[in-house]
Amino acid sequence: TACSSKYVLSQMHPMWQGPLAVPGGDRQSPIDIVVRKSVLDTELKPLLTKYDPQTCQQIWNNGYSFLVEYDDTTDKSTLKGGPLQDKFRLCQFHFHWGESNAWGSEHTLDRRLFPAELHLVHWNSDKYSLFEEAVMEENGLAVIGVFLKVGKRHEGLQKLVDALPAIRHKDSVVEFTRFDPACLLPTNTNDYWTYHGSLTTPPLTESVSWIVMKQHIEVSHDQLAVFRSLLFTSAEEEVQKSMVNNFRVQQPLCGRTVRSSFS
Ligand SMILES: CCCSc1c(F)c(F)c(S(=O)(=O)NC)c(F)c1F
Ligand SMILES: [Zn+2]
Repeated sequence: TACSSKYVLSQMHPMWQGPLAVPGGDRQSPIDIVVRKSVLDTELKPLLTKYDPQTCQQIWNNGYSFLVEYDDTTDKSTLKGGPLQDKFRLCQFHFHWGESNAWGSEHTLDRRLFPAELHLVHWNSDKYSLFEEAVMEENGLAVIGVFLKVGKRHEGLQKLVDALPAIRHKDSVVEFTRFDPACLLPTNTNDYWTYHGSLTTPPLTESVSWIVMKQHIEVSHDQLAVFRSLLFTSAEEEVQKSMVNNFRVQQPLCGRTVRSSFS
């Protein structure tokens, strides 16, 4: 199986220009979370987020998703608690979504797909001094995953949605300030699943403590449609490609245990 082979090949993906071998490859993400097989861990603590909206700097299209980037030169926006032993600094958040509301998330719950998934990416500032260092280390990153469902309009998201037309093309960037990412978290942040995995885009390094929230957030159909108006391609390219289906296929669990903070 893919777990036993020394290398696991990510699927051929237009954005990735061919297979990418990942040494080891037995802790890849995303995965299907089989709810009834997750194991309650009473040691798991509530998540402690402390986000300063003043550290929000810019929003840009990296040709794979759009990223909202934060100043991570100080410990002003941090994540602690949960399954984590150390303090982690917020460096950016981004989303993955589909061309239709029927799919788009990276993780699934009992094979259930959601139309999109938010990732808040943090790196271990107790142990490392830069994101680039932490991304290569086993305990380097912590990513909070939040499922999105289509329903009522998300008022806090609208400021971000309104900025997207300015970054339609790959490599476009605009200033984006005073955005509090806490507004994108579900009301219940005590209930989550956690497991050890990887980035879901290159370099696919197995450096992520994943924290997948049980409660989803709701966004409107129109808000999600603006995500789909983004382009993978830069302004110069003659053929423009819609930025949709920017999710990785699910990876083998390879014997890992998914722990839950709730029963
Ligand atoms: C060198 C990475 C630049 S930051 C980044 C990113 F842009 C991204 F898309 C993902 S992801 O794997 O797609 N989602 C968890 C990450 F984890 C990241 F850290
Ligand atoms: Zn992601």
